[in-house]
Amino acid sequence: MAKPHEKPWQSVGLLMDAARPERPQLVRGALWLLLAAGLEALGPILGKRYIDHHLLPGRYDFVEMGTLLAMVLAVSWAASWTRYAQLSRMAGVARRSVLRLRERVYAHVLALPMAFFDKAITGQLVSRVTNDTEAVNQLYRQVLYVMLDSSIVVAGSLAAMAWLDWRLMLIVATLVPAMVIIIKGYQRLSAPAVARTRQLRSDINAQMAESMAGMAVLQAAGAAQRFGARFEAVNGEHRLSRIAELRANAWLLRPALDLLNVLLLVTVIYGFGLRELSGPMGAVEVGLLYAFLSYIARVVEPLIQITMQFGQLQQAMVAASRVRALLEEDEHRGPPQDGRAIAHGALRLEGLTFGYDPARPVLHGVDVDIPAGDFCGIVGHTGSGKSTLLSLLLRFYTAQQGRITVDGQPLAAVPDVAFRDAVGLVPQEPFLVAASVRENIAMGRPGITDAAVEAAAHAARAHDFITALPQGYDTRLGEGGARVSTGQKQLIAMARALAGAPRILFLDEATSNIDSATEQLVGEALTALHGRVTVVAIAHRLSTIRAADQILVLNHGRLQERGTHEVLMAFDGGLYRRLVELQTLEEVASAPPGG
Ligand SMILES: Nc1ncnc2c1ncn2[C@@H]1O[C@H](COP(=O)(O)OP(=O)(O)OP(=O)(O)O)[C@@H](O)[C@H]1O
Repeated sequence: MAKPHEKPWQSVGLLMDAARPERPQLVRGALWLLLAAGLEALGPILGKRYIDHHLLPGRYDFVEMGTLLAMVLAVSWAASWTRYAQLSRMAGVARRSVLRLRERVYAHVLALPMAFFDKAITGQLVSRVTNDTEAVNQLYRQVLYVMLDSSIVVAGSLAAMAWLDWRLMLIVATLVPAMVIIIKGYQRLSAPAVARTRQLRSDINAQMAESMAGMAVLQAAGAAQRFGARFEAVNGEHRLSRIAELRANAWLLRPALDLLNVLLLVTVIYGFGLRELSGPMGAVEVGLLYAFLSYIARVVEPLIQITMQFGQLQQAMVAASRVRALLEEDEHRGPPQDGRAIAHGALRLEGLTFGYDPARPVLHGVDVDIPAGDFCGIVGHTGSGKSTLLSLLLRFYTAQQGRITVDGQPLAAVPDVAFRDAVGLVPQEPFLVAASVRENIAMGRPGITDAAVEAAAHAARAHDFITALPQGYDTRLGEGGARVSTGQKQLIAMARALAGAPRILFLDEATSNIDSATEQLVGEALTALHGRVTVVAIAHRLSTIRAADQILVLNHGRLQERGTHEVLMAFDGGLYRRLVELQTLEEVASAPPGG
């Protein structure tokens, strides 16, 4: 992953990108905010006129005074209403921009090469797509609203003050650098507490995710209490750290800002006093003083608002830069895909050498020929490279040496869409989505009709158990849905793979965790595909591939033996024969007594 903490301000570009389609809205919003600030700046000037022209000289012209008061009210109401309307508009822009960003991040993650997911931590990825983009939402609201609005109000008030008396305005303007200095000092002092809270928060999330994922193991090992205590400890630490942070805020930041405010008021009043002494001043100064005091309040409060947001703003910036780092992950997969679709599914592996770390190959010079429509089994000890070989066939990785061809053309040249259309996979851990059986089989692929779904279920020998479910094909599965057994899940996964009418079907230890009866169903389904679909199946359970046209026996990443079950069994002292004998012994040992 790219370094997330590098120049967080660069992430502003990311926000601009996501908000680009709404630029007219943003410009309109900023203009309206400008108008609101202008209206707001009018208030004290009207007040000054009220004092200077009516109250002090004792000129009680009720019509004019009433009009002035009404104008003050109208102006302040119009300013508030305009700002409220703009807040809603900005919130809308923020929501839509975050939606756009989230979709972009998710689409990007889906397109990343498998090698990326080897290094990525799932919890962190989920957090990038959800929490971090949500933090970006905060950023929009703060940048777009609080920052923009407050800066406009401050600028408007300073401009009005300059119009009234530019020298006094300059005194007030010193507030801005003074505040920057205070904030910088505060940030330096509170940085350790802020960093600690952030770290503890991510620890809490990580612990929570870990316990949820491993709940069965955790409960079975009687570790629930220990985990609870550990969680409590981290939670308690987080609370203390957060209190320390808030304390620093309450004891350092706010008092310093308030002190600054008081100093400023004293200076301005003192400035008025000096002018009183040095020149002919009159009652008019009272109105001016009133206007200035009003403006100071209008400058101080937004500035405090801006400063109070800084901590959150920083966090949101870090989140945005993490999202940006993820978006910068390379989607590139290799050579141009200018090949043809897969018509037959004949596979050929030539001198295939591959290592996740190129310096340490896990497959060494594998040569295999799998004619179209053949059934090919792959066996070997654990860690011998079976799944790795399958990953290369699925194009999750690219081999460092050698090549894979399909129907005579390089596998890498087949366009993505054509590849997905032609290839089906039944993984070891079947994955069900929270949807109906029908949707789980069709998986949203266009052109898969209900009839095709049922035909696939028949072919996968899954139809009988599906129709026995409470709502048949409309029964909901996955989280919150009906519970089905591992074997049934596997049959649905098989139906899903077959519904795509694949030319090539890969099975990754699809029969390892299922009972013999279901294994037999899978076996029947595979036999029925013979001659029509090329099947490549990794099997721990050797009975699954007994009928294969050829069995590849891998040993430490090398192809040690190859042939049909009968040929390999005839090979005295051969690896396959030993594996079969070992498995038979295991089966005998684990069979119930007398069974
Ligand atoms: N994503 C990965 N990153 C780095 N090394 C890996 C990765 N996956 C597997 N390996 C390593 O590659 C070697 C072959 O593993 P592979 O999973 O292909 O074996 P296998 O024969 O499928 O084993 P099993 O029967 O246990 O599934 C092992 O040494 C393993 O540690």
